[in-house]
Amino acid sequence: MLSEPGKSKFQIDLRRHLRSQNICDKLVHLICEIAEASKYVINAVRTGDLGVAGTSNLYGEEQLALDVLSDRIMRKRLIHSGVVCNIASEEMDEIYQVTTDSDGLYSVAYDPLDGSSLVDVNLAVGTIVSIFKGDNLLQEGRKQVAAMYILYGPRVSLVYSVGDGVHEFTMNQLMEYNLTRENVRMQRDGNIYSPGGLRNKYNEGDEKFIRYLEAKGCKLRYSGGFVPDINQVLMKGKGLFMYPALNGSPNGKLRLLFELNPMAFLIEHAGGAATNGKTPILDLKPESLDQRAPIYIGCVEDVNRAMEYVDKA
Ligand SMILES: O=P(O)(O)OC[C@H]1O[C@](O)(COP(=O)(O)O)[C@@H](O)[C@@H]1O
Ligand SMILES: [Mg+2]
Ligand SMILES: [Mg+2]
Repeated sequence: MLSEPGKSKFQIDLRRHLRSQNICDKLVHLICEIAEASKYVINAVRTGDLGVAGTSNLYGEEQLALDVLSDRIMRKRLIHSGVVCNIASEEMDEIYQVTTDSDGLYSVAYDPLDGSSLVDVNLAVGTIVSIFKGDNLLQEGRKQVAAMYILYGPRVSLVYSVGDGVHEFTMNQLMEYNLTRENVRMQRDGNIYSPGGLRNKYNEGDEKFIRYLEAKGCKLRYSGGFVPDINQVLMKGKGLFMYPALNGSPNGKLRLLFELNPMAFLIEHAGGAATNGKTPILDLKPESLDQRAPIYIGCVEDVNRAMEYVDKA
């Protein structure tokens, strides 16, 4: 039977869904503005210059023209949103202060184009966003009021949580985001694994953990893009992503503010877990914008098992 027009869940757009979430209008507006910005980012990804920008970011990594352009798209949109006081980005050296009056406003940390080095080989990439109330960006991830990512793959999807479930939207031919999955939930145990970092730089505990996962029959699923790799774990509902401490890189590679906190928020709200091996990612108190941390994120039982192995190392 055909569903009544406007009643089908496939016709629920992002704004309408956000309005049903019992959050303030400014936060609805902010998330919709980020969704708008993503339309320009996907356009840049599809047709933009694939070359280098000739500059480097605060991690000393060479920036691509697409990193710089995506960052500018996001920043401009946030500045003009009227609801943001502070902005931090993986591609900016310091916090951009939009206004000193933070009353009723939000602060946003984002990775404008995660996995940008995969665009030239036409693999999926994404934008990751973390939102706090007020002006403080150096808070525990548990204090985020919202987190989201946009995945630029064969389809464009947007996944968000404001602390009440995790919801997926897919971009249609009119570039509108429509609800495709509501209240995404993860199982307790997984059957895929996504391990980042050079394995010959793994410590003994992580090496043993990988062997445990392989013996358990987990399939390797690693694209090198954090957004598609996490999206697979989340949407299949069964799996684990890890980027551990490496020999010579005790904090791994991924960034707490721009990558780990928002993903940990989403995965926890879908019933999964995320740890650095000892402490839940969302309980880490950031000390600097560029802080990194090892991560094990996904199904609760896999994450708990990782902690047993890592502790033994
Ligand atoms: O190349 P590696 O060491 O596997 O690292 C892959 C990780 O690095 C990243 O590309 C880092 O993100 P950026 O592209 O934003 O620098 C993640 O997307 C991914 O999970
Ligand atoms: Mg990144
Ligand atoms: Mg990036």
